[in-house]
Amino acid sequence: MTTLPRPAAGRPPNGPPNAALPALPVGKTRKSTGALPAPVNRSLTSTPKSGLRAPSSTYLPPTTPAPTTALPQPKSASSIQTPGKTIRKTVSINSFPQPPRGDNRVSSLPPSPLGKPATSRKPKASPSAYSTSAATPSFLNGSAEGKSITSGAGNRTSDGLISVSSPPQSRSSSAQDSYSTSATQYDDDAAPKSDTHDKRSSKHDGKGNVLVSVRVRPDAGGNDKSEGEWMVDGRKSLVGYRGREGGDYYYDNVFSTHDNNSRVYDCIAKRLVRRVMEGYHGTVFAYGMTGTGKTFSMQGTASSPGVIPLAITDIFSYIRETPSREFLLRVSYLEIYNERIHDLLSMSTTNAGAQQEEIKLREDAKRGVYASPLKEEIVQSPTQLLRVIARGDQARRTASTQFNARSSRSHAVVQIVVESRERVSGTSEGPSKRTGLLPGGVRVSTLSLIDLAGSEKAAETKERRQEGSHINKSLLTLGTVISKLSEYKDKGKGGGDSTKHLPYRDSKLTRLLQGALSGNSLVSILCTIACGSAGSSASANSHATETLNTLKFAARAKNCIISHAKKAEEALGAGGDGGARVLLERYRMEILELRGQLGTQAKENTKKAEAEEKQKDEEEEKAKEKEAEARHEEQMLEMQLARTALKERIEHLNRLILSSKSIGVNASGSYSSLGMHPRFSQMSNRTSIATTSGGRPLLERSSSMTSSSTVGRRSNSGKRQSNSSGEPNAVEDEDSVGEYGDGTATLAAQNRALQADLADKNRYITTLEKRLLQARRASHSRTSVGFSNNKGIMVGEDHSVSTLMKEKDNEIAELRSRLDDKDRMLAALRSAARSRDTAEGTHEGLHEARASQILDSPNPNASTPLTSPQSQYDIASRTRGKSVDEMSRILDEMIQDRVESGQLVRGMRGSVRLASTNAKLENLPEPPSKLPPLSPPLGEGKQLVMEV
Ligand SMILES: Nc1ncnc2c1ncn2[C@@H]1O[C@H](COP(=O)(O)OP(=O)(O)OP(=O)(O)O)[C@@H](O)[C@H]1O
Repeated sequence: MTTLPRPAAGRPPNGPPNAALPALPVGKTRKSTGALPAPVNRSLTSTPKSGLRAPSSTYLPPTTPAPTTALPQPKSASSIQTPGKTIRKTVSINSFPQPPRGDNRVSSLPPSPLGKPATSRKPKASPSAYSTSAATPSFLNGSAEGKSITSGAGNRTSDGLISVSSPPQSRSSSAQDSYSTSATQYDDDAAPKSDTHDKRSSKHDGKGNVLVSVRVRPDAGGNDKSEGEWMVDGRKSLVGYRGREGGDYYYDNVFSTHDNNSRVYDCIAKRLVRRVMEGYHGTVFAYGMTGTGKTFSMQGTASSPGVIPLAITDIFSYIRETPSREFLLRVSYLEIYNERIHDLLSMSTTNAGAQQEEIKLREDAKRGVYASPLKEEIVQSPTQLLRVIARGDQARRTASTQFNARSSRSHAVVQIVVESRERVSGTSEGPSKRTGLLPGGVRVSTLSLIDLAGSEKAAETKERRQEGSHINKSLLTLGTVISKLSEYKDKGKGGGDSTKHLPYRDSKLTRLLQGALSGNSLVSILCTIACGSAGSSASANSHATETLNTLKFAARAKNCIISHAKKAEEALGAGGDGGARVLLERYRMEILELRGQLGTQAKENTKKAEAEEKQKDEEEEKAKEKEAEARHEEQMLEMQLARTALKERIEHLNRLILSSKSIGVNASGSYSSLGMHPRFSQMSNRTSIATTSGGRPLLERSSSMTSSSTVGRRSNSGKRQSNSSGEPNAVEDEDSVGEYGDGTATLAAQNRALQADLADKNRYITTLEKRLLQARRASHSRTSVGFSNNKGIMVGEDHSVSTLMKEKDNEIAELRSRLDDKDRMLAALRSAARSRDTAEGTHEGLHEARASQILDSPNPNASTPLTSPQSQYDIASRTRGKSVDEMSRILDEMIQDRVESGQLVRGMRGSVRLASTNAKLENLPEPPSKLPPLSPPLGEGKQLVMEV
């Protein structure tokens, strides 16, 4: 690996070994003539200052405005006449700065500024007179390592004398193939600048980073031989012209018609691309006459990709093979057409001439000269990048020229900006808390791939002529700049202020290339020529002149451009050297920021969701509470209403009762109205029970009522019997005997009975109210339980309340019905009384007076009889005869009514019993189990049988 190529005996020596390090970007006075050793096997009459062999001693460049000092010197005729001779030329293999060599050097280690060149690299042969471009190792030339590299086709010896060619396998995707040299590890600053052997090498340090190659296009007629006056020797990197002003021209690489695009790329751009990936700026441009193969070399074809697609492949291979760094690529594509800059990525292919915002060239201390505004697209894959460039190609202006059916009429510049930074593993330290930046900066470098428009002498149309004039003008300016660079260099003014006087601004092309031409970039120039002499002799002459001009341009470029390219400094963050351009950092910052935002948002969302859930729960709770409250209120209202209704009914009943009291008189005296009515009897019985449970000792009186009814009935018959016998029934109790002592209830007794009944009713109502209150409380407590348990209980609750309400309603309805009956009964009594009064005028007044006295008296028991018992009895006896009949008739009617209405059933022997009592009572709802029973057993009511 470290064996240096040894020149053969008598061969021009290689560059000094201590020239292995990159050259300092210092302009140096070169005196190529005296310092350069002459080739052993060749004698030259003169040595070109430019480092090229002079094609002819009489050569005068006819069109190039470059100073003569920069022009290639014509070679002696003798030398021209001996093209076949072996020319041992130290070419580019040692012509560029080489890395310091060490046995244990690992290519991935950073360059050591203290590294000493290997002694083995010291020259072993005398320098060649043709070594103008051979002594300094190049950044761009993989042979800088001194490797022995053989081309696939040529199998050249490893003498290091020839330009490096790539083996076919170099088209592999690897960017780190056998040509990837450790030269990439070196900065110019690290280059040792002195060596005992090497004044000459130091002379060449300045031009070390420029690679000039010439490619000869195959003849269109298929004649690949170097015919006529031209001689091309790729192996010797020589182009010779035997015609007028002829001479031999040596370059870093000369590609014959047999060399394909792949080989051209490997030799002129592969290493440059790699350097760009490592942080250097790099420029590759193709220069030449129209139709000579510039576009073919830069773009290539599908089967033979050119420099641009191959560079793209290598860029991504490098990224793939460098896991320690992360990269960001952006690409722009512009053309300079008629001295105007057009953005090829913003132009639509269908309307290429569409108006665009004017793109201007600006200058920036960090970025150098750049076009703005220019669209830059971030690309992530080779395919994407190729697609972007293909899109730009579509928009590029082409036209047919004399030599090219599809000639590019503009200079096209593809710029790929590479940003990279050291990757930080997940476990290592993260971004700085203060700045949010990762340790280490971002490196920004640019690869410019330029396909210049072809110079054209004669144009047929006005448009072509106008285009041609712009093209020629810009190319001329390019030539002028290069010539002046050479001039300054020769005068020792290279770099520094001298560049201010260079006419970069005379054309957009030179302005754009200013950075590269002034040495900030690694440069590789591919000059394309066509040696065939097609057409007339005049056109052949013109063609030859053009070709010679191209060769001279290449020679001057090789000689004059001083490259002092430095690895781009790593910009620290967006505010560092890269400024706003460092997208990688900006994106990282953005990612960090977005991540932060995402985190915050996620937290906020979680909080919000929680809050919402809480609020929802609260709302639900509130809604439930409200609902419960509403239900409760509703229930309360219902209860209130029920209570009010009950009260109203009670009042109504009371009113009814009182009015009946005020009117009702047991006129007949034979029958107890209460006892006669089955429901009333039933009620009485029930009331008795209820009052018993209520604690008030009314059983006796109630019993007396009942007994008065029943006994009264019995006694009625008894009375009737006794009446007939004229004696009162001895077994009658107080009530049934009455004041008259005839076994019928007196008005007072009836009144008492009614009052007692009223009291019973009141108690019953009180009980009902109590029950309601209890029910309400129970309902409330159950409601609470129901709410707390959410569901299920409410239904039962509602049901029980409504059942209770229904029950009460039924009872009230029944009471009302009984009262109605009572009313009717009273009405019957009243009617009977009236009849009696009519019959017995005198007794009537007495009776009525008594009745009213009784009724009007607050306490019927306390009423004072108007007459003595005997007289009352007499009155009663007198009236009884007539009224009994009347009463009987009325009662018969009533009974008949009931029978007809189905309420009563007439028995076999004229007895009457309640027909529907059972059913009716059965239909009544049972009172709540917890409440005291209000009704007697149903059987009691229906047992009442009245004999008529
Ligand atoms: N080395 C080559 N091998 C095969 N064909 C080539 C080669 N060089 C050029 N050609 C062919 O010659 C023609 C012209 O080439 P190209 O368009 O690349 O020339 P150019 O220098 O770009 O011209 P212009 O400056 O007018 O654009 C094309 O058809 C191309 O395919």
